[in-house]
Amino acid sequence: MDEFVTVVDHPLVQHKLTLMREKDTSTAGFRQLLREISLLLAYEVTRGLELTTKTIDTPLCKMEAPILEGKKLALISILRAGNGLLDGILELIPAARVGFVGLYRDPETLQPVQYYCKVPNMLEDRMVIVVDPMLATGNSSVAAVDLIKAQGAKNIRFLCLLAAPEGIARMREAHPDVPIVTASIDECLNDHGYIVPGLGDAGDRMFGTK
Ligand SMILES: O=P(O)(O)OC[C@H]1O[C@H](OP(=O)(O)OP(=O)(O)O)[C@H](O)[C@@H]1O
Ligand SMILES: O=c1cc[nH]c(=O)[nH]1
Ligand SMILES: [Mg+2]
Repeated sequence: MDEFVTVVDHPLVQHKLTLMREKDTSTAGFRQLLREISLLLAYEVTRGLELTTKTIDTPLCKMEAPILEGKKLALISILRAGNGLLDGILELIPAARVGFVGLYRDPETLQPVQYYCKVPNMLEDRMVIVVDPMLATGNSSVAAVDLIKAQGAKNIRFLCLLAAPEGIARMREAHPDVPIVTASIDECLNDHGYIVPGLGDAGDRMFGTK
């Protein structure tokens, strides 16, 4: 492990992740667990937010109290599975600006196909957190970060639930300036580009599709 990748090894995260991996966990259970785990991951990925102080009056006296500095952060969800992480993080950071990059992975080529992009303004002045539960080949995350860098973003992090070593290597090569926060680095990808042991297709499990 190094500064590029942070694995959140908190026991609650690891416990919830195990429940999510189990194939018999229901759609409702999967969604609820993802919401809970995203709060814990959000805590870690926002650790570097800058603080300033303001003068406030407590019931007893004045004090210089810490508050977040700068523009509201931006969350960019890679559709559709990214929305499962987004919902939980927004509970913790309700004032965040939100953008969407629509990508799906062609099952034959494993290349991302873009179908949507709408992101907040002034990305260059914000911390930007790109969220997608799965970092497999890294093709989708590299493409999403390419897009938001083209829109001006400079201070970017990538938040996922599971990462394959192959995807981490691809991100490190393409975007060495984008740190990754994940709950697990799994073993490998299978012949269809799925993370092993993984949890299956995150979008399908979250939305009950096949
Ligand atoms: O690292 P990669 O190899 O690019 O794979 C990861 C991507 O695959 C999944 O999305 P999917 O294409 O299944 O679309 P969905 O979110 O609409 O289900 C996942 O949510 C990532 O976006
Ligand atoms: O294992 C994987 C790989 C890509 N996308 C998923 O949803 N799961
Ligand atoms: Mg996707």
